[in-house]
Amino acid sequence: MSANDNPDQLVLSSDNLHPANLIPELCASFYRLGWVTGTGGGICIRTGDKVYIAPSGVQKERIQPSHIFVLPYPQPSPHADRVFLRRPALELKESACTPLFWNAFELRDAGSCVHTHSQNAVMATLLWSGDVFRISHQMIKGVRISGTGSALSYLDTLEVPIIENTPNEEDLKDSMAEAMKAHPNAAGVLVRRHGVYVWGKDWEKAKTQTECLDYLFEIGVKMKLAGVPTVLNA
Ligand SMILES: CSC[C@@H](O)[C@@H](O)C(=O)COP(=O)(O)O
Ligand SMILES: [Zn+2]
Repeated sequence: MSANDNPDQLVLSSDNLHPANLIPELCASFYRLGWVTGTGGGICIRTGDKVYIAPSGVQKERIQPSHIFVLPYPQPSPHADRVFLRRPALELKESACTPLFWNAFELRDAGSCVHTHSQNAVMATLLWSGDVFRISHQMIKGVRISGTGSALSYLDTLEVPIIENTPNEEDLKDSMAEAMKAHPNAAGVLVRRHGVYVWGKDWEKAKTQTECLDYLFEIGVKMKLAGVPTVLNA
């Protein structure tokens, strides 16, 4: 039976690397890192013309492949109601982060986007009171220019824009897009008192970039608290 006859086929696969299997596995591992506790955070994956998205407001470490939404990319109309190729049978709603994940697809041609509530990211937004987090002379080689380009060097200064939080996730879409346009080299966007969005060409790169940035937020916060400058002149 094809996915046209039965949309559930879009999330049923014995392949561990199928997005509908990967999203639950990755969310469970992010939960153990403290990135997606309390139902927050998540990851979405785009493979060409299909986007796989987790449900909203659920324990992210307990998602099943059958809970995954599948959407066409691009959407037929940005102004009309969201179109789905497959919805879960349960009464679930797609992640509130969907419009923000879409920013990563449209503005960076990303294949995946991670959202965390990591306390390292949140602390960075508290200690950097302006609109950019900066750090240099650290192991920033894992981070890619614009998130999808070539790798940064030890001698580069990493800059991650910070936007202000809003009560509703969806309302971050425009300010996130503005920050991405104003900082074309940025590999992610921090959200003050909330967390971070990080994207990559595919789920592996989005995951490893998030790991690199989280490491840099953590060490940057420790340096700042210890009174050590986080940016050195070249
Ligand atoms: C703990 S609520 C946080 C949400 O509003 C949002 O910021 C979030 O990270 C996850 O949204 P969700 O719709 O559950 O995927
Ligand atoms: Zn969030």
